[in-house]
Amino acid sequence: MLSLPDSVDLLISARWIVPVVPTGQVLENHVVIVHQSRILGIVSQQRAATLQARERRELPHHVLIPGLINAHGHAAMSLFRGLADDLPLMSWLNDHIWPAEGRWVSEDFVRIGTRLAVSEMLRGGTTSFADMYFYPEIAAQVAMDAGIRAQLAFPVIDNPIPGAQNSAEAISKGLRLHDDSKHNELISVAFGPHAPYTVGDDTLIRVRTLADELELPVHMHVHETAFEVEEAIRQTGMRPLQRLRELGLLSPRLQAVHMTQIDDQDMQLLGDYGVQIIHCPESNMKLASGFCPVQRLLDNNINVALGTDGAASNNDLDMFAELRTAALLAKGVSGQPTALDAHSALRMATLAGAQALGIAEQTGSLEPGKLADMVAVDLSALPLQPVYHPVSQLLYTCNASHVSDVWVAGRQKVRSGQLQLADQDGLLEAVNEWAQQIQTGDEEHDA
Ligand SMILES: CSC[C@H]1O[C@@H](n2cnc3c(O)ncnc32)[C@H](O)[C@@H]1O
Ligand SMILES: [Zn+2]
Repeated sequence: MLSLPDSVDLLISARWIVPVVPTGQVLENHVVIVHQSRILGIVSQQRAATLQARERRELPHHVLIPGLINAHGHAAMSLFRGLADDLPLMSWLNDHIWPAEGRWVSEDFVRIGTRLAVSEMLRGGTTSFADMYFYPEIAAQVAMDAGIRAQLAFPVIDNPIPGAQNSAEAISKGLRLHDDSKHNELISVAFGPHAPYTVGDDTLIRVRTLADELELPVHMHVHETAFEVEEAIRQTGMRPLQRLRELGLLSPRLQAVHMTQIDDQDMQLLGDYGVQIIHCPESNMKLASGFCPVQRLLDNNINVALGTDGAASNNDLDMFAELRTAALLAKGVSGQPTALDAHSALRMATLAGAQALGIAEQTGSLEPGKLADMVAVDLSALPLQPVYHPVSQLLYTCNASHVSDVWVAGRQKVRSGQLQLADQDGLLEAVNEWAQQIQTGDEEHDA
């Protein structure tokens, strides 16, 4: 029996509710009860009729799901969207993205790029995101101002980077951000060693020691391409995952992004150490990096979350598009139409994402006691008819534009398709100013 206050903050009545746990459950004509940022319960519309509430939201053609979790990206890279396409990873990075970052990335670049990304993510139903980029303290401020949940992985590379002369300075600034964010409900911090090929053993050992001491996650690109693995074997005699094991980095707090190359020994290691995998199918396809064997990982009880990667290699931050790509790719690559079924895919973008980021006690499913991070998708449009199974529509038909309402911790961020953020005025102009500078600089560079 639910014990409720005399009046609650918010009642959301929806045609369908997919709480995600247990997998496969779809509730019809139910109401989510929200009070003081948390979910108190889900009851039938009949039972909710007598409840008192400060606000009621009726969603008669909508499906309500947990907020989506974009488990890997580089938010500020939105300002590089479309700058360099149709390239393989190493040429994309070495010849285009890293020179552009060296030239353009500043605090203002990160502020404007992250605001652009956060607007796109919230509008598309993402309520939590994991970021790895320069000036993470600026991204943290943007996320707080917007009221979106974020894990900021501070970059650690064995080279000078924007905002830090060396890895020691990057780590000390990152740990200051961790201290400053300790009591922040929206912000968490992780170590972000960029990749096995940009961080040496000494720095990785330092990262491991501090991450273990502080029990912080480590977010890292790992086994993104066959070339990465082959080069590592040539240089060290080991696959990168094996090297990370030798350095003590494998653990349930390691968030290994990409993992398109997994042999039997890698699979064993990932399972034994409970490593979190973050799958970024669109970026992997666009850079022709390879395919992460999602269904095989799930069959081995390895947790897999979903991420878009940055908008410079995707080129959008639409988690519905990412979900659809992930499901279709898993089937296409395995030759099994049952691979990554619709409910399992949705779980990957919600509860599995929360587990990967270590926030599953707070979010990732619509369960009593969790924060009210929720998304309503309007299924009334003609191209979405008829609706036999709403989760089928979510996976195989919808995109970000069908999102109607979004709440983070019970605070409304999108209402009837409209972003509810303050200070959006001027964002488009600021983005266009940056784009003009970058384009003019590029033309000067080419001349
Ligand atoms: C250390 S900040 C993040 C760093 O990573 C670069 N980056 C963006 N996408 C990828 C990717 O798919 N693989 C490897 N590195 C990537 C980004 O440009 C920043 O330099
Ligand atoms: Zn990335």
